[in-house]
Amino acid sequence: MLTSRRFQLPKLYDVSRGLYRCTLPFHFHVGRLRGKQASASDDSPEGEKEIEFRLHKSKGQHLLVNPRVLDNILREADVRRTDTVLEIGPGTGNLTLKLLEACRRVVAVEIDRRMVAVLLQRVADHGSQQKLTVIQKDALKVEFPQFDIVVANIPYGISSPLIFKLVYGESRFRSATLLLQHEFAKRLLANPGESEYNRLAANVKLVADVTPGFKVSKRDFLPIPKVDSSVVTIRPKAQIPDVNIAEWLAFTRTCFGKKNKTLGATFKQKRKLAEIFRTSMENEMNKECSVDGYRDNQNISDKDDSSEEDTEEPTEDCLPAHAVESEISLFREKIIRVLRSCGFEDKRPSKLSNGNLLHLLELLNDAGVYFRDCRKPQAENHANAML
Ligand SMILES: C[S@@+](CC[C@H](N)C(=O)[O-])C[C@H]1O[C@@H](n2cnc3c(N)ncnc32)[C@H](O)[C@@H]1O
Repeated sequence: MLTSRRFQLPKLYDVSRGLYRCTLPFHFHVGRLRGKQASASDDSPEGEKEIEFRLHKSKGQHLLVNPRVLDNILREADVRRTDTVLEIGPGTGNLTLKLLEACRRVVAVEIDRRMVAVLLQRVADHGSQQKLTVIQKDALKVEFPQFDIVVANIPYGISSPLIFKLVYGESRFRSATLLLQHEFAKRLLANPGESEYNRLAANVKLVADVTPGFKVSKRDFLPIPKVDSSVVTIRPKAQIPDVNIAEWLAFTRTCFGKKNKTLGATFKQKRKLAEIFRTSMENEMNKECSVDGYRDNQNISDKDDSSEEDTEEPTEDCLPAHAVESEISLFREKIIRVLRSCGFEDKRPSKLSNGNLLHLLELLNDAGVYFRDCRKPQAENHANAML
């Protein structure tokens, strides 16, 4: 049954060339797993079926099969007996079984029902089903229940939006220990001035501390992926800067659009300038029109993600139909004056700390320059921010 030459794997593991093979009770799961992607053979003991299904690269289905690495991840995550652990993408449960032994409860969010079936069976065999809640959904679309920490070998394709959802979401948690693609982890860990520093790092570090763990070889996974991985721990900050989050995210999107351009050059681009001019006018109008005034960053959890009606052109009484060229020209001069006043005109965003960027944003806002699209709900402003 075992195909891995490197590791002694429990009975259920049999991953070879992208196929997952295992034995499940006939009545319990096989029916659900049959079909296009699963097959069953009839020569297993009575009451059981050996099933086989293909692992999908598109869903990042590379299973971590080295028990030493699994143990090291648990150690790195500092799991406590009293913790509820959120695991994104439990797959067939290699990490889940270890987590169940170390904590009070595991909430596992898995998109693939075939994986869920195997996971449930393995956890039942392990005798710890009472401690497991499985949510069979897309982790990006589901509202997470309360949890203390995240420990997960996530599908790498959703790293960026998932981290964003965690650090800018509603849930309060102690830490997230994640296995990430090594190159992605390097970008997340980068500091201003380093070549990998980017908008993702700036945005995450505004609200969380990120610490490196250890590197994991691609040979520790089955099927073997093309890239190595790294463990990283993200800890939300107790105190975050007093800034409108939607505004900050839109601002960093502008600054890091071409991260190696100087800020002076970025703010001279005609299209960019026209866009900022428009949002600034709208924000100013909005401030005057709105009873509540400018929405503060307590609204970052706004869950409305409708898009169509919010992207309509603004009505005439909120925005002049045409921005006259000379007005935009004056607007550009205003921005350049602000950049000069703090000595940032020739600076590149990738070399500035978040403290510098926050200072610049404050000066620009004071001068009536705004970045977030006030026609869109906060959630939508956020959803685009890391992509
Ligand atoms: C890299 S595998 C990890 C499996 C397991 N944790 C392990 O270490 O062996 C990623 C898992 O995430 C699941 N997955 C992919 N996209 C997902 C999504 N959007 N939401 C939840 N789970 C997802 C895949 O089906 C797969 O089981």
